[in-house]
Amino acid sequence: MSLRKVPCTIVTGFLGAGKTSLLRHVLQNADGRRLAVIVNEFGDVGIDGEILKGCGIASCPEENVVELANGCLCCTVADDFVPALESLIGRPDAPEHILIETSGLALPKPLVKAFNWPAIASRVTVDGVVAVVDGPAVAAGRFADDPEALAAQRAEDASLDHDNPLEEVYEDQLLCADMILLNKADLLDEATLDTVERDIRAVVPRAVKVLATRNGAVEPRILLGLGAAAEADLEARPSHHDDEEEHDHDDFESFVVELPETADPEAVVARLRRTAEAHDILRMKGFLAVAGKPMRLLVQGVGARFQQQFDRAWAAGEARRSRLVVIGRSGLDRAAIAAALAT
Ligand SMILES: Nc1nc2c(ncn2[C@@H]2O[C@H](COP(=O)(O)OP(=O)(O)OP(=O)(O)O)[C@@H](O)[C@H]2O)c(=O)[nH]1
Repeated sequence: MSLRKVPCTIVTGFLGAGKTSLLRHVLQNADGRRLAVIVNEFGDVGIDGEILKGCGIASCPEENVVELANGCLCCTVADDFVPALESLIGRPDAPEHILIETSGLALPKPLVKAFNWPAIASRVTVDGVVAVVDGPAVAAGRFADDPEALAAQRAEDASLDHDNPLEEVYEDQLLCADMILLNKADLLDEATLDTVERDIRAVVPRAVKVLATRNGAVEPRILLGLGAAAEADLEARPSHHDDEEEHDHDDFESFVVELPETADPEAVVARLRRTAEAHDILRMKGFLAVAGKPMRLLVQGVGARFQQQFDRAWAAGEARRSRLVVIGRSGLDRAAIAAALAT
């Protein structure tokens, strides 16, 4: 048995930043390297695993995509994550490199810590933590504190870090990173790119490489092989949650909306966009069944920006169901959202 530890890359980044796009790119450009993927999502329905399985990439057969849906990896380390990793490295054709896509709301540090668990410590290492940043969302101030609300809160409780839970997650992800991808560069001009990069560097005290990317397209030879051994270097990665045993996700919620088959997907997507804007929904994703089409339509919404494409044919025996995961700050008006999407 080889004594070499299997390198693992943890891909973190807020909801919709481009993590799955990055994984897809790496899998498609693996140059024969045997890769495996562990995907975790916040919602109850796994969409990202579906997308990756739909790629049909030879170097990453379907059984090498392990989905850990329904929960948050950083909170289910013992029950889900460590066993999943053990099972992957215990296979006769164990992967040469493992990519771990955390949910957009997960804090990466508990996951890095898990690599020190005795069951796996001698067999795996964190080759690098890569944070994918949604450039336009940063530029739009998505992760910034509201100065007035913050001042009001500080007046009551001096210990509070931020009034915006999005900012805490975003900063924790950056603070843990060995490499940062400033993604969606195609949607920003040069000056805004520079501003966003400055914002990022203001959060991160260490010298970390920041690369501007489109669709997460970064060369696997740049991304893989960072050799960070992050699990041995936890002090360099501060977190807003360092004093907590466990953190909760009460700040965010998700639910699933079922829609009927449609003959007019454009109209459905327009409705999704309007609803996302009206209810400040952070993320919507899922598949639509379109009348007369053998393919399912993958629909992705990040804030009010939507994209759709046919991804694969509905399989024989698979129900043609239109289902979308909706994720937002806690307190979403589920009834109103469901009603707005149904009409
Ligand atoms: N214009 C543009 N769109 C992008 C880029 N990268 C990703 N997207 C789109 O953004 C949406 C979200 O991308 P994903 O790769 O699914 O993001 P994610 O981080 O995996 O999302 P979650 O797993 O839900 O947190 C999709 O519609 C992508 O096509 C980019 O560089 N430019």
